Amino acid sequence: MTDCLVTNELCKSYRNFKALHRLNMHIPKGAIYGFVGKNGAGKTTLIRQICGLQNPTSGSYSLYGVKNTDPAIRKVRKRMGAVVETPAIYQDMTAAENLKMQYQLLGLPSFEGIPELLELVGLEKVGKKKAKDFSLGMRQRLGIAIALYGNPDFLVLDEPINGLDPQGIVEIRELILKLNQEYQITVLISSHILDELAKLATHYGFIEGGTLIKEISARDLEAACRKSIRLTVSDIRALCRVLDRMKLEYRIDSERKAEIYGEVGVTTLTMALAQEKCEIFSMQEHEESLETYYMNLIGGGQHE
Ligand SMILES: Nc1ncnc2c1ncn2[C@@H]1O[C@H](COP(=O)(O)OP(=O)(O)OP(=O)(O)O)[C@@H](O)[C@H]1O
Repeated sequence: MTDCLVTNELCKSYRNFKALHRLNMHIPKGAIYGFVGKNGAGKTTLIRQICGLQNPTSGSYSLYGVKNTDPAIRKVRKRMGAVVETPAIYQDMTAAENLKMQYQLLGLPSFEGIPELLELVGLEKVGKKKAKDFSLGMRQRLGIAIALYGNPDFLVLDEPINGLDPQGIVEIRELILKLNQEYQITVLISSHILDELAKLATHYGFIEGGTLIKEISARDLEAACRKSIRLTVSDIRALCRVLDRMKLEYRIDSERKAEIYGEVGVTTLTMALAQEKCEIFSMQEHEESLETYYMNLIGGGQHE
C-alpha cells in the first residue's frame, strides 16, 4: 500500500507553544486512519495543516507524494474533502440548497450529482426541512456531503461523532465504511472515542502533546491486545515442553513467568504440568482493551 499522506517532522507553534512537535504520520491509501488523542493533544492543528488552512512552522508533509511547498499541492488538495470542527452549513437552507450554494461558491457549472450525494449520506428524504431543524447527526452527514463534492479520494473528518446519540453514531459509522469500502475513499478520522474507532479503523495514530507517539495497524493492535494467560511456574522448561506438545503460542518472560496466547484449555494444561511435576504459583487471564492499551501508551494519564 502506498501512502496517501506522509508528514515529516511537522511542527506548529503558536507563539512559544508547540501544538505539534516533530510529528511523523503515514496514512496508507485505502485506510481508515483513526487519529486518537485527548482534548488539546493537537488533532485539529494537524488537520488544519494538511488541509492548507494553516502553514506548518517547520517540517513538511506530502499528499499523494506532492510536498506542501510544491505549487502542485493546490491541485492535489482537490482530491481531498474535509469537515474540520463544525461543518460549514447555512442554517436557513435545506440540505439540497446548501449543496447548491456550495457548488455555486466553487463555480461549478451545474447542480448535477446533488440528488445522488444526498442519497449517499442518507438525506434524500429531508425535503424542505431547514438545516437549523436538523439533528446533529444530520448536520454532520450534510457536512460530509459538502466535503464529498468533486469526488475526493481522501476524506478528513475532525471528531465527526462528537456529541452524537447512539443512532447518529451508527449512521456516521456506516457512511464512513460505505465511502471506504464501496468508493475506495481513504479516511482520516480524529476522535477520542476509542471504542467507536475500533469498529472502523484499519490503522491508528496516537497523538499526545503534539507528538505522534505510536502508529500501528489494527491487525497489529489486535495482536497486542489479544487474550492471554500469564503463568508463574516452578519449572519453566517443563512448561515449554507442555506448551510445545499442546501446540500453543507463548512467550517466556523470565525464569518462572510465561504468557500463553489464544484459547487455552486450562484443565488440560494444569494436568499436563502436574504430570511433569511443575507447580503453578499463579495464573491470570489477561485481555487488554484498546482503552488500556492507550492509557499504557500515554503513561496512565500522567501527562495530564
Ligand atoms: N490558534 C491558536 N492559538 C494558540 N493556541 C492554539 C491555537 N489553536 C490551538 N491551540 C492550542 O494547541 C493545542 C492543540 O489544540 P487542538 O485544537 O489541535 O487539539 P485537539 O487535539 O484537536 O483537541 P480538541 O479535541 O479539544 O479539539 C491546544 O493546547 C490548544 O489550546
